[in-house]
Amino acid sequence: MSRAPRLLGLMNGTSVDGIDAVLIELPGWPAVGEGGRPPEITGPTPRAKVLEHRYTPFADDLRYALLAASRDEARTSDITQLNFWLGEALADAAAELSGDADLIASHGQTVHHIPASDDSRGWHTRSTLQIGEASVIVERTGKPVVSDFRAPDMVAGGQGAPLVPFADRLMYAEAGVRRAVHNLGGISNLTYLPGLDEAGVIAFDTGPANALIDEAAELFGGRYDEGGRMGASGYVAESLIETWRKDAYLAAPPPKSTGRERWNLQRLDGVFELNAQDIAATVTAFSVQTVADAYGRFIVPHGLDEIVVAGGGAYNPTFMAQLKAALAPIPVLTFEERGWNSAAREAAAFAILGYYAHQGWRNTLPRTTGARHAVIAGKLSRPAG
Ligand SMILES: Nc1ncnc2c1ncn2[C@@H]1O[C@H](COP(=O)(O)OP(=O)(O)OP(=O)(O)O)[C@@H](O)[C@H]1O
Ligand SMILES: CC(=O)N[C@H]1[C@@H]2OC[C@@H](O2)[C@@H](O)[C@@H]1O[C@H](C)C(=O)O
Repeated sequence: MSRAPRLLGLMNGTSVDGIDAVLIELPGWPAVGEGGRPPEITGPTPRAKVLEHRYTPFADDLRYALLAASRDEARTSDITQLNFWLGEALADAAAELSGDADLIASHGQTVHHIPASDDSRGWHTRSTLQIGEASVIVERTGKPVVSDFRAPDMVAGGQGAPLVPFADRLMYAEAGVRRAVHNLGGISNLTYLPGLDEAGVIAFDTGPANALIDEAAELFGGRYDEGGRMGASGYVAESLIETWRKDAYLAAPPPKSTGRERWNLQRLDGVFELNAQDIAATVTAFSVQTVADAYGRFIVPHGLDEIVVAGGGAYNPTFMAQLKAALAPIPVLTFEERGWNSAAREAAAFAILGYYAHQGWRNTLPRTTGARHAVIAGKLSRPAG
């Protein structure tokens, strides 16, 4: 029997904090390079075996340089160098785990993402840029590397995101179970998996998860609301929540995506009339409400059996308790409670996308990105030897 694919996924996300490296195995799937056809998804979840997972925080100077690179005034000479510098950091992260891998997949750092044309500053071209030079990883590890996943979907008319739902379906969809896989990061996003049916998958950003709460925590000099304590103890200004719930984004039908530029305290009318504790409690309740409203509007009508939550928000007990109450009787449980690994989710997803690209199989869901058709997302860089 041919060897089960061993894949190394590298992910560095929008919070620009560090690199997740995860080595996975896909038991029973065609060997890397064997081609053939994508396997039928059957059997119990999770379908990938996480062999190893390591998180490496960025060194401070690299982190600041990456944050600066996404600003409009960033210099091309800086971005040029950063592409190689981050490539070295990715190669370091990969080198520790890649010995046994057939293939490496690297998302890279998004320095700019322009899914809609914007005339305001003379930009007319929809585009996206992820940096972290794959050649550096190839040179250092001697392995083939798939990178640059978002451009092909955008060129086909899509937003180039979200891409993870394609892998969510392969990993977490189950016949007869209508399940949502939910991520509570800075922004909240969901993948709805109605059994194994690919055509029924829905994925979008619901709005804020931790972004507003983190800002409220900063008013206290913290980074986030540890244990959801502030969120639990303040007064909730319901009348403000009712006003904020009228934001047009929340009612817009999917596919859609959003970011911190839309969900920040400055944009919430009346929020600074509250004291810091009450801001925390009110934005927590508001963020929960936007998630519950999104389910009520766009998912529950299709039928929903359970919601499985990943992302840092799963560690905020106030958020989770309010979410469970708002969505009852639909069960809301964490990845770990389901027996899955939440920390490795995104890096593993890109490992799977990279594997599909390398096999020559389509790996996007046009309904979730808004593209005209499915594409093969990811470009291959190969070692010489
Ligand atoms: N113990 C905790 N108590 C309360 N909140 C927590 C705790 N641990 C993590 N969080 C929240 O989770 C956030 C980090 O979550 P995560 O790492 O999923 O975000 P992210 O990387 O910014 O996500 P994304 O890129 O998906 O938007 C923190 O900023 C904080 O708000
Ligand atoms: C352009 C870009 O890097 N987008 C990220 C970002 O981080 C979260 C959200 O915005 C999501 O749309 C996407 O990443 C996830 C991993 C995705 O493509 O599914």
